[in-house]
Amino acid sequence: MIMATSPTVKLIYYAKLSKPRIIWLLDLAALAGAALSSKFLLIPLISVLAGGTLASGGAMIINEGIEIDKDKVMKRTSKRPTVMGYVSKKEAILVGSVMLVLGTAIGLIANPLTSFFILLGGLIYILVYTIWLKPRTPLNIVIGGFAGSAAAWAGYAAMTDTFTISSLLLGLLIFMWTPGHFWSLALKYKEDYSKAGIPMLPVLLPEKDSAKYIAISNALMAPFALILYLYVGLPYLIVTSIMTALLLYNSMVLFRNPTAEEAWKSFKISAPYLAVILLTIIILKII
Ligand code: HEM
Ligand SMILES: CC(C)=CCC/C(C)=C/CC/C(C)=C/COP(=O)(O)OP(=O)(O)O
Repeated sequence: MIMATSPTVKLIYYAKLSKPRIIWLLDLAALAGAALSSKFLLIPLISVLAGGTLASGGAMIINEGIEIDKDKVMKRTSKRPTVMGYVSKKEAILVGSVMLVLGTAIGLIANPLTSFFILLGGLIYILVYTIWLKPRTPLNIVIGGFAGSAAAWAGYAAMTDTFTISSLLLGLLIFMWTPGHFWSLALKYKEDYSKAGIPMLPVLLPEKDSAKYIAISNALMAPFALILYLYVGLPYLIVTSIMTALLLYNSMVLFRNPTAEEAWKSFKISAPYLAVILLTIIILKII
């Protein structure tokens, strides 16, 4: 018989709650930020990756502690260990907070600016997005996108102890990418969000309009993706142009046919799109 309280099982629950499928892209953003600086310092790099992973995992766990009642109602989130009663609300918030503080402290090994950006990301996600904006406005995700930018800024700061135009631009790319990423998912799961009373854009607008805003936000993101070529070079411009053309084509297909299936396809290509761009920055800056 599996005992729900055994430490190994608990660890598995916490690993699930930390949303590892999202954290890898945040780590990649931090790595791309570090690479963009053209500097390489091993200990600060380990510090920002370890601190960032711990802090963002903690932030996700706090989010799931706060949102048990909403997660219960939504089919997509209804099997989370918090909803199943394996991890209580209090415990999730406590453990998540300890992880967020520890991650922030680990960032100090690099420098205080790195630590500040790690904490900033966590606080924007918890206080601004989860608690303040998510239940209130369809623009929740637009502002919440800054949480992801913080990962890139932390990576750059770990190498340089500064915040510069190039680092700002990488963060803005993640910021501009986030609405298209999330509205695609929300379009697929609009019934879930509607049941939970969360005013995501696709809950409030007809499918066609939601698809229009996904296309517009992706088009507005394109210049932010392309402009980074100034810091990474021509091969980056080629890769990013091809990737962006594919993404925008996909947005047009979704606009013409705004179904749940097309929305899911649009969501599924959004993470690989950003991953390829971030990896291109990392590879071209290393070689
Ligand atoms: C506030 C902004 C954001 C919102 C509301 C959001 C929302 C979501 C949601 C609800 C999922 C599905 C989660 C699940 O597995 O249950 C998801 C998946 C994901 N998100 Fe985000 N996200 C945001 C920003 C970001 C950022 C900044 C990144 C990384 C830079 C990111 C990377 C990912 C990845 C990699 C996945 C997994 C995709 C997959 O399953 O293939 N997200 N996001
Ligand atoms: C330290 C640091 C850089 C932290 C960054 C945290 C961060 C960028 C989080 C990304 C946002 C995210 C995963 C939202 C999930 O949406 P949701 O919570 O609405 O999803 P759900 O419906 O699945 O709970």
